[in-house]
Amino acid sequence: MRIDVLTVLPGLFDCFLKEGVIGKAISSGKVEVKVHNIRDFTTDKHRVVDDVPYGGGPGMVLKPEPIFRAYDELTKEGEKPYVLLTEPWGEKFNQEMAVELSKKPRLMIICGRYEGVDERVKSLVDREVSIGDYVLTGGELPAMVIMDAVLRLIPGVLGNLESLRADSFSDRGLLGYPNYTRPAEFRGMKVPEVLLSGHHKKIESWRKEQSLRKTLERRPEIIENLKRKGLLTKEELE
Ligand SMILES: N#Cc1c(-c2ccc3ccn(Cc4ccc(CN5CCCCC5)cc4)c3c2)n[nH]c1N
Repeated sequence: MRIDVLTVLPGLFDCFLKEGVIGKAISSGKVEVKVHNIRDFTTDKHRVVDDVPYGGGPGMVLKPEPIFRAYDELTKEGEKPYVLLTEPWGEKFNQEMAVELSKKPRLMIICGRYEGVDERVKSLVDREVSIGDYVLTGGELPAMVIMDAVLRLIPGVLGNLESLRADSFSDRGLLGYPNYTRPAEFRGMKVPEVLLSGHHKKIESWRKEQSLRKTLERRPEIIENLKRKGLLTKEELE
């Protein structure tokens, strides 16, 4: 997969693209992520990317020309990207969307800033996406959240963890099971016996039950959604 990111703050992505699982996936060539400074696609001396909103109102708006120039330049060759725009009021990002996006060969993520992008930029966009009902200062952190959730699903990115983690649990959006590591007792708090038993079938069913119970308690709508889609097995429903 290739992802092109358009932003006026490219430096925000430096650590994200160097560290951890994502950093390794990029350095090993499993995925390609290119961050482009929208300012590099301006034509005036002052490299202006924003302007005051028509009709008045607070703040500044990202101009359409530099973004369109970037899009035209970056799509001259190769497959056309599936274009996302991060927006406070976009379609809510979730695991289902992450799975769908992970199957695209090429993505482009346009990161808004200030009061957002000129409305005409949306003629380039396939999906406006929000990562939640809270207001951030720009679209760069949402872009990193989306890339993290999507890239971890690319085969080979999670490495040997993939086979272990490839259960359909987290990819169905179910909440995780409790994790423990040594010591077996810490300040009077003991690790559940089943996890010390070495009985893999029992451990697996305990973990499934814990995950379903936690999801039912905290996010019942996820269970309802999976039931409606027939994505819960008979024993999981019991
Ligand atoms: N994804 C995602 C996001 C974002 C997000 C994404 C992209 C941009 C680009 C700019 N901002 C900042 C901003 C914040 C509020 C408002 C609304 N105005 C406020 C003042 C009165 C008028 C209306 C506009 C612009 C962004 C925020 N926030 N939260 C998410 N889940």
